[in-house]
Amino acid sequence: MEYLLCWRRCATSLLKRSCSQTRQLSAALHSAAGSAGDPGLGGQRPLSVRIVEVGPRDGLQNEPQAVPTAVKVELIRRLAGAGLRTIEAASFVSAKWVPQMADGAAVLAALPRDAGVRYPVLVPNMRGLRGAIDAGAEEVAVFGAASEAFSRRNINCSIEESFARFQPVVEAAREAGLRVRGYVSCVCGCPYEGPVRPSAVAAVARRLHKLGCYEISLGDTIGVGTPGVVRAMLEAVQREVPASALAIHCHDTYGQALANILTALQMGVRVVDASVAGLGGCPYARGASGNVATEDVVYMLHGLNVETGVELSALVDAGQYICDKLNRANMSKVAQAMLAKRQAEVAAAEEK
Ligand SMILES: CC(C)(COP(=O)([O-])OP(=O)([O-])OC[C@H]1O[C@@H](n2cnc3c(N)ncnc32)[C@H](O)[C@@H]1OP(=O)([O-])[O-])[C@@H](O)C(=O)NCCC(=O)NCCSC(=O)C[C@@](C)(O)CC(=O)[O-]
Repeated sequence: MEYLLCWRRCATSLLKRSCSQTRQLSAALHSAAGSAGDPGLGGQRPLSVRIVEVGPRDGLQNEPQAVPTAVKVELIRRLAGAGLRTIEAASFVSAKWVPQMADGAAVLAALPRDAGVRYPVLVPNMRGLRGAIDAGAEEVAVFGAASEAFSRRNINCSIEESFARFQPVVEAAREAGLRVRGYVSCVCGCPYEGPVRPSAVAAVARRLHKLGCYEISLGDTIGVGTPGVVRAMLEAVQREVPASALAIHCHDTYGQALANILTALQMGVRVVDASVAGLGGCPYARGASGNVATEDVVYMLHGLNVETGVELSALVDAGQYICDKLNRANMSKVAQAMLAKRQAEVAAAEEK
């Protein structure tokens, strides 16, 4: 009995402490938003974060088995149904390099064009852009890297050459009325070169932004970053590109993704890339695990009173749908917990 009372006192005190820590973090985020020059966000209006769902592209590009077009389309439909408003749907890259993305045009053609849902696609060159435009894309993304070796392995050219390719792509896309996003890979480390200097990341981000990319997504491609590394990287990048034009794209290889995302949020970043069920990995970054799971990001943000527009339970269903289709484990801790809770509730109801 004494033991039970003591345990209850400890649990209550821990709970109080964790609630107060959540309030402090939430207040710090909201006041950081206010001091970033948007007083409305710091006051009564709740803070909101836009999630860019990359599961259908970054998540599926590395799957060893072929994923039927119909399954990709159904996944995207379910993600949109869960409230996601930016869903990266495909890549227009060489099918020899990334066979999983060979059906990009068919995926785009089959997607419902709901008002307010954007389906960006990756394009590495003019050929990719032409394919994307023909397939009806309204938004494309070019993808560069802060590391020379990764640039060569991923898109078969140096960083300098990649900009010679991107320039006409960005110009033509914008002339055709498309929005263009830019990615920088290896912002915390490279699988071939090791640590990457923040100044190298800042230089590539600045060039993409100057070229006309409305948003620069900073990719910790192999998930090696820690909050201190992310902070130093963002400090360097924000000297060149405003926080309002940045997104953070974390892989969770070392389990640091949520901490890194929180660091980025505290530094004013308001766009987070994530992949449902933690699908993914990059074919040119051996050992990189999946992206941070969207369910885990949404759960953290809602816990901080940050709006996402996403309905968590429907998102968990979408994640489990694709895991069942791929016969693979769901990597989201939040999905695992919610699914286990649902099962326990069903079992309890059946026992009654
Ligand atoms: C960039 C290239 C095309 C250069 O590849 P290349 O071999 O230098 O290009 P090429 O112009 O010599 O063409 C080679 C072949 O590909 C064809 N080709 C050429 N372009 C296209 C195209 N757009 N669509 C379809 N086919 C294309 C072209 O027609 C030719 O076909 P062949 O004559 O041999 O039959 C190649 O290296 C490639 O496709 N790489 C794929 C890169 C990729 O998709 N990586 C994964 C995405 S990046 C990522 O995941 C990181 C990110 C974004 O998530 C952020 C992060 O986590 O860091």
